[in-house]
Amino acid sequence: MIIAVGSDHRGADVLSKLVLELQARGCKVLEVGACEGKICDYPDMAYPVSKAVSTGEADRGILICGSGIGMSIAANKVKGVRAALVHDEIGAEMSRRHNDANVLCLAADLLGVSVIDRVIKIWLETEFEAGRHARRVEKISAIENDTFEEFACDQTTA
Ligand SMILES: O=C(CO)[C@H](O)[C@H](O)[C@H](O)COP(=O)(O)O
Repeated sequence: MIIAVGSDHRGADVLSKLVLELQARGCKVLEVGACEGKICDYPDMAYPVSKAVSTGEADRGILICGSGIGMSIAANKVKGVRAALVHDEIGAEMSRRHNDANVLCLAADLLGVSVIDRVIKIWLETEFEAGRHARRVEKISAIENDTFEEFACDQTTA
């Protein structure tokens, strides 16, 4: 799996450990958004990571800032990106199973290293369940493409 990663200054320490862990798991890591120890603005990192996922250059993206909020807001502006701000194992699992999240946003200021490790493991290993969830993800794409009316009156089934 190819994973694009990036962080702002608040996530830099977590990111450097994460890169090693991802490589140890056999992932190819694209460090397209690294701030190299300097103060930086999270959109500068969110954009190239999200773009790499959007274009297919990367399979998934992982973004880290202080709260994860700025990264998730910025990443979700990029077409095709479903960025999830995740704080725990359940969020990691559900964001994959139900939402097919392709970018994971993490809060370096709020999460300990062991939680981050578990979240990343679950997020990388959990498959999208599809079925009824695929219909909902398609509706998200319709919102993105401004074609949502086509879906507005459909029959919603389980
Ligand atoms: O995006 C954020 C908040 O929504 C992140 O937490 C940033 O890392 C944070 O805003 C950076 O703030 P700083 O005071 O400039 O370090």
